[in-house]
Amino acid sequence: MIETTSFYHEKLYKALSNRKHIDTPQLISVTTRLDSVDSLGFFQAGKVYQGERVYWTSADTVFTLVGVGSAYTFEAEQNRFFSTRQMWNDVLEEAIIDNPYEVPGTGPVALGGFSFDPLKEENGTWSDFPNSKVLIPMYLLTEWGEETYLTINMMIHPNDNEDELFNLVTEEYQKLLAGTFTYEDDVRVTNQEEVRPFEFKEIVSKATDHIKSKRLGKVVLAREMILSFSDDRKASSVIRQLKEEQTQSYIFAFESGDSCFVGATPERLVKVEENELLSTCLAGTVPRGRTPKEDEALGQALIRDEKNLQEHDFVVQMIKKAVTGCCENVHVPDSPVLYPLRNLQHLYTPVSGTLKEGVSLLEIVEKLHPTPALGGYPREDSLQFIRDYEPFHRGWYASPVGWFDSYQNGEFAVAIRSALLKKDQAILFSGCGIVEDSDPDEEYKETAVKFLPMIHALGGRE
Ligand SMILES: C=C(O[C@@H]1C=C(C(=O)O)C=C[C@H]1O)C(=O)O
Ligand SMILES: [Mg+2]
Repeated sequence: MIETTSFYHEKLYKALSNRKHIDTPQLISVTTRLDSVDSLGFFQAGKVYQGERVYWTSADTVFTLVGVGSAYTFEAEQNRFFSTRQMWNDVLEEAIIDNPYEVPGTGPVALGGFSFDPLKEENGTWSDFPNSKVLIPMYLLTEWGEETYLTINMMIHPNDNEDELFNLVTEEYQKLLAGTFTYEDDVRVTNQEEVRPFEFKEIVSKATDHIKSKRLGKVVLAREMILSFSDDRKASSVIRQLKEEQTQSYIFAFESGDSCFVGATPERLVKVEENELLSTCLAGTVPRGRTPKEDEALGQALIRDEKNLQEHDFVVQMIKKAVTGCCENVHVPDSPVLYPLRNLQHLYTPVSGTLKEGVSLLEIVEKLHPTPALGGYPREDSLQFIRDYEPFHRGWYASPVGWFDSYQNGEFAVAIRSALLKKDQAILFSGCGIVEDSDPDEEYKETAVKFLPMIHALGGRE
């Protein structure tokens, strides 16, 4: 049932007045069900909270989360997955939660991500994005199937005044709900530049040398492209483009400081809903054809291609092993199927299982990251190769980004097909799996195709 505004306000006020008078901050989280809302309008109307906005929409179900403002932000350097979980549990322990719905992604929800490799030296590009950062939004909009929910999360400090907080949030959330999306920017691309393309091919050759001499099985290498604009590029317009064009993908945007990390990734890392786990093996790539006949021929060739099947199998073996360690009833099909996207098609193997008692989503994320679809095999050797030879910092590219709630539901995707927006610049990232038979020119071309979704959404030249 949809609640009236006055009933919601009553609940909010009651939760605020029920706080414990303890000397540490306390989370108050109150959820209501609403009529449908323009989710991008909500994001846009939260402009005063720029730098603390989050957008997430899942690939295969109608599920959108929009976060505006931060009630609480968790950052951790050491033991980042474990520390995040611990801080989250500490906050929940003292929380006052009023959420009669208990729908996934409502109530207290944390959204954020982790960097690819905390051991790689930072060069300034990613200074707005720590090695781990998740936040509980102050205002959280949840679209789940046909239903829409609003959760207000507040961290109340011992000396805060309840009436002031109540007045602030009741005024702000109504503005957010009334937001309607409009294109904010009329921005042209003034320059488009591939970063060190020849060096990329040289590193691919070095990787195949290492593989031939059995020092590595597979390693994923990436490169960058830089787009410059006539003015600042607004995240909301980019999200809108991606939503229209990349319907088979997770669309995500995480603002932090002056930057926004945005993308449309097809690759789930792990999803948990009511103890059922899903993971995805996605590796092996060809472009889409220009005609249905060419498309079919490319797909059929992919599904039989030894080199691509090998790239894929490294991922399947590793994920299967990791999931078997924390699940029962693990199911992994024997061979991959095609996963077609707008610009590319991949080899795809879904993995499912029932989570063993007491295993948390962040533990699984830690176990899985990075899979051989983003790092390589063996894990440590491939990471060291990337650290030593890849001439840029991946930051959050190729890393887990996602959300989790207080009911043990959540989902993380791998942040590929992505770009870091920094005012009037965007840095795009694209990588590919290198195995023994990789050819540097072919891998270069594969990364060129993987840039296309972001180039198109940003208005660049294809
Ligand atoms: C690393 C990326 O993609 C990964 C590499 C793939 C491949 O080499 O075939 C396919 C899907 C992804 O696992 C990327 O898009 O940047
Ligand atoms: Mg490949």
